[in-house]
Amino acid sequence: MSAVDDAMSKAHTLIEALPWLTRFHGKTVVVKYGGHAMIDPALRASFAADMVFLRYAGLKPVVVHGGGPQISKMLDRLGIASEFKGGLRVTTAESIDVVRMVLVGQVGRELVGLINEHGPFAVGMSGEDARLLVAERRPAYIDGKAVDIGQVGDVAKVNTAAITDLIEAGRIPVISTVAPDADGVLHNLNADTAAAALATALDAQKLVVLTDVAGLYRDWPDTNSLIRQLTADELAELLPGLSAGMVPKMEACLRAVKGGVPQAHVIDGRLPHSLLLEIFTSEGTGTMVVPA
Ligand SMILES: Nc1ncnc2c1ncn2[C@@H]1O[C@H](COP(=O)(O)OP(=O)(O)O)[C@@H](O)[C@H]1O
Ligand SMILES: CC(=O)N[C@@H](CCC(=O)OP(=O)(O)O)C(=O)O
Repeated sequence: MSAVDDAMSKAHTLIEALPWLTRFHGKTVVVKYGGHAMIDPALRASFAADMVFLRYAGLKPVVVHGGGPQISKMLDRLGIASEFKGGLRVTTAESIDVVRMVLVGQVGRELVGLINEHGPFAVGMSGEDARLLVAERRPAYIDGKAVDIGQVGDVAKVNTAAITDLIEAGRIPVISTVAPDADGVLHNLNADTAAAALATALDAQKLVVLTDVAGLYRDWPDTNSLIRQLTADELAELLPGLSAGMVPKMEACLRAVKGGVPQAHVIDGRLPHSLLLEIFTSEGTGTMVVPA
């Protein structure tokens, strides 16, 4: 490619972003950063840079992070076995302390630090802070039957004021997904589920879920079966046939879209800056769920 062609191609990429910059200016985007997408330190740094890019581009990013593999690693070091049912971690009075320690004290802190290398933006919070989230115990469903999985919660209530104050002050909230129930008992929330509840409560324009696959595959693991776009009804039909990790993720997309979020995306967090491609290019990337 000649130097002129190269310059034209760069200019084209920049100007292609204009309609999307216009459309998303001032809008809230909830970004769920999955534990599997944050294994590599360089990727974590590029994720942090993307959040700051969004902020300077006039969007209002809110980060909800996972950390499933990191929790499992710590439990393993402590000699505690990890068990999942229906894609959710069975959580005991003993393991909830480890979940909180890893999500709030380790994964959340690191993301806050990486974002703040660019300026005074990120503020870490868990569901406990300023009563941001109230949890209610949820079972897992296996073959249609409810199974008790301990201190695992769904989001019963979001206190949006706890977070909109920060957003209006130009901060980037980084949320760790543990929260007390109405009796003050701490619960472990799946991060996809919590991100959907937050996106709905905050009237977000988009929910973007970053994970370690290119998107939702119709016939997993056939990589030729990537779904680019589907409606909430189409997704509801596919849901019962999906396996483990994808279930809470796609349930979350469905919940967000049904709750009024215009678009929910599952994209590949292993590709640096995939989030920017999703938001600022016409082709987008990954799988998009739309209301109809
Ligand atoms: N239909 C499907 N399409 C894509 N991925 C799937 C599908 N079914 C199962 N998976 C698995 O789900 C995983 C993502 O879920 P999970 O491991 O919980 O990610 P995260 O840590 O990002 O929340 C993928 O890596 C893939 O192995
Ligand atoms: C109830 C439940 O399963 N909670 C999750 C919370 C972290 C999470 O969701 O992390 P990922 O997004 O990386 O999967 C867990 O304990 O693993």
